[in-house]
Amino acid sequence: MTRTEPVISIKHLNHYYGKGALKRQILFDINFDVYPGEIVIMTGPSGSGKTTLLSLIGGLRSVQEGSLQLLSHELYRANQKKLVNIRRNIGFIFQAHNLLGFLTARQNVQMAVELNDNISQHEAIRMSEAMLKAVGLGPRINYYPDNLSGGQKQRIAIARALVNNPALVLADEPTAALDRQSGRDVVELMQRLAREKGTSIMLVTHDNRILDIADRIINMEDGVLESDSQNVLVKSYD
Ligand SMILES: Nc1ncnc2c1ncn2[C@@H]1O[C@H](COP(=O)(O)OP(=O)(O)OP(=O)(O)O)[C@@H](O)[C@H]1O
Repeated sequence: MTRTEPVISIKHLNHYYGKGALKRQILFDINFDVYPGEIVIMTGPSGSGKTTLLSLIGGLRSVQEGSLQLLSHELYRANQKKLVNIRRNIGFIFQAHNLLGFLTARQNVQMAVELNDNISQHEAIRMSEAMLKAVGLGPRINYYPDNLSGGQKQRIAIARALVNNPALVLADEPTAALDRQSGRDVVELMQRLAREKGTSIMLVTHDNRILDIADRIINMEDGVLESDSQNVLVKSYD
């Protein structure tokens, strides 16, 4: 793996919810880096702060204390305009896949492409169809989400997250609503596409069955990152 600049670099990050007497610290002195092409899985009990950390990394919440750099851009004290620009480099995949029911699979993906002003509609359609084929949904391009299985819907969400070739994909419980085989298929697909494109993936999960796709597993306990170990289940790759 090439050790170039980290995609994510976090130093002494703290986070709090509430104000005054109700102020409560949720994240405590978080430090870690994620490099291009790495797949990092974050585990930990419910309420330990995983989603909070993921939303900070995604520029969906303001950094209050410490440093969080995404692709060498500092998010601490970044204004909304800068956060919006940084978010363009990130693909988001969540448990509730947030597909629009009145759009077909292709239109749901195409919408993400058309956020780029400089891509024509014709090109957006071509890219969306190619991405849906890559996730195995070629025959379902014109289906509406309601007529697809949970695993197929999640694959549309993956296509939508990856279609703009983001440097980073953030996934929060992407397999939670899926049966064992669909969950496995979905993460293996993410892994394959990440390998092909050098995308970094940071994935939060309670699903022990998918830990082997990670290069590194980090564990959050009460707002503290407990371990940051190489995944011994996985052989290293070039
Ligand atoms: N907007 C908020 N305002 C106040 N407290 C919050 C807010 N969001 C989360 N919390 C609290 O912060 C703590 C961490 O929540 P967070 O959602 O980050 O945990 P998590 O590890 O992702 O949990 P889960 O695995 O259940 O999704 C919890 O105690 C939660 O109740």
